[in-house]
Amino acid sequence: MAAWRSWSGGVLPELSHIAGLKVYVAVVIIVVILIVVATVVVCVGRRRRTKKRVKHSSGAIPLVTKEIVVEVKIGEPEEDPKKKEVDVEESTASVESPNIGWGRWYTLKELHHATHGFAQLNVIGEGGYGIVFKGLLLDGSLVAVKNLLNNKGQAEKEFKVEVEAIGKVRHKNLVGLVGYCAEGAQRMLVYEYVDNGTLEQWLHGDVGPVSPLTWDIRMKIAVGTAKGLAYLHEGLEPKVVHRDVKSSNILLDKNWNAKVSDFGLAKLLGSEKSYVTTRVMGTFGYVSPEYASTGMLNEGSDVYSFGILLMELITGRSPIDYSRPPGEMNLVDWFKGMVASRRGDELVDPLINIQPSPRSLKRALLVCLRCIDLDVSKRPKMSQIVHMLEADDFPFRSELRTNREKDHVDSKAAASSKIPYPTRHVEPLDKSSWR
Ligand SMILES: Nc1ncnc2c1ncn2[C@@H]1O[C@H](COP(=O)(O)OP(=O)(O)OP(=O)(O)O)[C@@H](O)[C@H]1O
Repeated sequence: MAAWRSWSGGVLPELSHIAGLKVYVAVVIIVVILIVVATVVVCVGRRRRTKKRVKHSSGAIPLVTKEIVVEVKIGEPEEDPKKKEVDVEESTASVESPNIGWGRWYTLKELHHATHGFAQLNVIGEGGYGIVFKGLLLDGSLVAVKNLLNNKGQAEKEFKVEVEAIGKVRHKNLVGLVGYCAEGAQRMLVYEYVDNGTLEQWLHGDVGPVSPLTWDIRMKIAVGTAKGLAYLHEGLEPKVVHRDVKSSNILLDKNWNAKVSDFGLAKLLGSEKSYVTTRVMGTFGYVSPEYASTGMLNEGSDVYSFGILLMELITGRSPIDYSRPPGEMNLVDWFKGMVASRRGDELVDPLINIQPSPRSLKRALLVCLRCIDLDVSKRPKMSQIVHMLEADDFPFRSELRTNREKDHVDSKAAASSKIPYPTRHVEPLDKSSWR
């Protein structure tokens, strides 16, 4: 104090008080305010950056904006931590964990801990069935916990269907269900965590002028997806029809391996060829015409949706895009028109830097056209699609066909596109190659 007085007293005597405060008190207050403001600015900046892009070792995962409102009725510690803990403890106490062969029945408490009380920060997405949280289990494994909106419509029913249908299914191109939780009104599915976003994000998010999804990566994703679906259709008894094949249901790992997710819409099919359902549950733009109009469902509907997905991979366009000129809003119509007028090379996503070889492009275009054949019986099986996409000589071997064989050409789209149509019978894959 004395030192201060002696320093300021002579030179700045009038500044020894500011607004009635001693100068040093005022200085301390100003410094504190500046530190608080700087901290807030840094935090807000960080949150913004985090929201925009989720950092990942294979690059930043582009966001496809979706408004998510978290409405978790349990374990939001921010609101009333004590009350929530009691709720979880009570519900946990009343549960007996049954022995399920394929996975685990998780208690609400376990999942509560794994997701930090179902915190907003751990929300990784939201679909028609509920919000998905990222979670870390006690054994160190990362999981995606889908909290089903069981109080809305069909969700509880679907939950049982989904658990039964996919619990035992294991395939490298299918997202594995590792367990579930059913306590009181809560219904949750616990999936393996797939760490590189969805195909939708990589195709339609902001990736800059050049897409990280090269042509080869896109074909790898297509083949992986086809293998996953082939396993559902042809490797299981009873077979499973996915019913909602679309880019947001294709998850990707760091090596761009595709993993088909969301079997919430899947129904087990018995021996009957098709299954009539009272409501069409797929996604606009991907649903096959016969499923949309009659509700007739079989694996051919998935094949159609896969064809749309492959078009999406080739073009980088959404199945329906109202921001485009009228003739281009519907991807199928635009795509068919372009192929018919021999402008197939213009279909390739402009964000692809290195153009595909004509052979590879032709192969992909042809598979698309075959998948969306209006006659379901003419669509290839998923295992045949795997074969076609992987075969180096497809469709060129068919160019050597005899005229008699060429008479079998029965796809109007393929014929109008002048692309040689494959007449060779493609053997179903060896089941070992599914794995
Ligand atoms: N196993 C998982 N690993 C990592 N992220 C996941 C996983 N499952 C889902 N997600 C994320 O959660 C989001 C929502 O998934 P969800 O399957 O519930 O809905 P959707 O596929 O977007 O829509 P819909 O319910 O209409 O099919 C996904 O887009 C993805 O970002």
